[in-house]
Amino acid sequence: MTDRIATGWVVLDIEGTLSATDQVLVTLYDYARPRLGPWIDEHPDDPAVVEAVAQVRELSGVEGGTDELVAVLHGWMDADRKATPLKALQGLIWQEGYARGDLVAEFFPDVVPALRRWHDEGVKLAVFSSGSVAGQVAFFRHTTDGDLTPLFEHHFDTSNAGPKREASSYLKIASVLDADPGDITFWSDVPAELHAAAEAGWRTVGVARPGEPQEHADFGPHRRVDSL
Ligand SMILES: CSCCC(=O)C(=O)COP(=O)(O)O
Ligand SMILES: [Mg+2]
Repeated sequence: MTDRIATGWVVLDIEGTLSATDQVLVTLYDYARPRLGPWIDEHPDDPAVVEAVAQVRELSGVEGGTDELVAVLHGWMDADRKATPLKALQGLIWQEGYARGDLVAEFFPDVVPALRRWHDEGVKLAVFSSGSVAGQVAFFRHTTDGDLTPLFEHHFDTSNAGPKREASSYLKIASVLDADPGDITFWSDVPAELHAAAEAGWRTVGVARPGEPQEHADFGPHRRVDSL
């Protein structure tokens, strides 16, 4: 551990930055896929489900029942379209999966030591992911390294912050954190997200992990690393 006392915020992406892309697109998506229809049918009065279903209908134009909604949601998953209502429904399903012990979150080997080091140094940590806040919190609570939620001060998603590729989302997060944008560093594997963060005045780091989809991405002006 270093004796340097750092300041400022580190905001982290999840998929491709902290955890393998396959953990989301294979493990978590395979878990959610057959459970979407039953979840919608079994929680007709849950305001979060009602809102998500209404948003799916609005975005897709689908007017039919659960089967048609599920077809839309599966199509979005196949295309890896990170639509907010899909992420809301997935997050509820994953939340239950983590609580039941069906799912356990795993990280790249450098991640947990880096999170603990930053936290010990006084750096404040937050997450900005397409995954819903409910899904994020469940994810960090049930990991191979135990409950990591005490390390994080804030969680942001496309519902409470906005799209990850728009500067306005990063300005909104800075405002919620009550931080100068120049005191926030965003770590992500997606160049377009880094461009948006930089446009908002944030510092940026591109994470190009060996074997991950963004391994050979062009990060342009952003600092590039292959681990945290
Ligand atoms: C339980 S966290 C799931 C994360 C997720 O659903 C996702 O789509 C990850 O996207 P990111 O913005 O972190 O790349
Ligand atoms: Mg990512």
